[in-house]
Amino acid sequence: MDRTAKTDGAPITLDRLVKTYPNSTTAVDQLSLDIAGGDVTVLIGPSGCGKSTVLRMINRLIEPTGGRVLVDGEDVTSVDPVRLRRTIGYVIQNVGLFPHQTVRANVGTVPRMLGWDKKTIAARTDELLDLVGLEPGRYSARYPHELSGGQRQRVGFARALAADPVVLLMDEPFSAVDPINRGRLQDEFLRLRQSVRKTTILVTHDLQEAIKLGDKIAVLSDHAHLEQYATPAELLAGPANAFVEQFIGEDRGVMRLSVTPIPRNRLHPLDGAPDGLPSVAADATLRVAFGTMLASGTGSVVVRDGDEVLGLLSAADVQLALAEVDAATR
Ligand SMILES: Nc1ncnc2c1ncn2[C@@H]1O[C@H](COP(=O)(O)OP(=O)(O)OP(=O)(O)O)[C@@H](O)[C@H]1O
Repeated sequence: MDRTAKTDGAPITLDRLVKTYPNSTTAVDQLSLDIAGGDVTVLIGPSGCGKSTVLRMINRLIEPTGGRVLVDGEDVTSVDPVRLRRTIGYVIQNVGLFPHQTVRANVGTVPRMLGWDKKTIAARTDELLDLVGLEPGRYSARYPHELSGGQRQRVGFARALAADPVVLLMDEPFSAVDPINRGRLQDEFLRLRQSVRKTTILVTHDLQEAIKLGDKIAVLSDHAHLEQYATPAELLAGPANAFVEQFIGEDRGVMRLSVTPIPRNRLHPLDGAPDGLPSVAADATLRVAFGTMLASGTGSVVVRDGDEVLGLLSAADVQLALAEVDAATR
């Protein structure tokens, strides 16, 4: 049975959530947020603003001191914490794999606790290792110290998905790996999302990562105060206030290219054959199109859909396309 191609995950509501630690630090002060089932929501904000505290209140590793967390309409405080954590996958920086257990045993942790039979667990483990790009025959008998950082992270991800959780919480999941592997893992995550659409909340420091992976981004300031909650394109096109504008920084214009598709309505017909001009796929972003123009020094690119030439896009069109998004979000 294919357990991965399940329907969307559960919606999550944070309702005036508060956490005051025993030392009187109020890490989270009345945060409300509605997260749609199946969405990836990124929590981003300065160090110490309360992101991890918010995440850990969802699976009750930390108990809220006020407000509510609803997962699929159910208040998590009414659910036995152990049962709750079996339905919520949790991926952290440096993974937290059990060092004395094999990859297979690590991935099968929650299914074993749930009492699945051995054959089903073995089949599920193989399926997940394949899914995260680790050949089971090669990796399942290894121990965590016999893997690279990126591979360990993949095992952690497979483990979090093993019992088909309704929600996935990820706390800086890619930050301990080098930039190249981080990019690969992010791509893998996006690829996996096509078959596994769990509601995911991801904490990161990295705005590029937030923009690449998030359906929605929640920008938080101190005490988990919500400054803006928007799609990456909306956030970059229209920061809600000076805090968000400053947080995003001067790269905003360039980053917008990554979230804006090639405007098909702006393509110009080609005079003759597209010889000597670089081409890009129609489903590429403006970043790819503009980068290709810069790299080739041609000032324009041919846009193709497979073998079919759709037209020519120039640098001026890129600017106009961004201006169009601006007008639409105003
Ligand atoms: N157990 C604790 N007891 C007291 N204060 C705590 C505790 N855990 C966290 N804090 C404080 O709560 C605030 C929020 O911490 P939290 O770890 O949630 O922030 P964060 O945004 O995830 O930070 P970072 O990005 O640096 O990981 C900080 O001021 C922190 O010092």
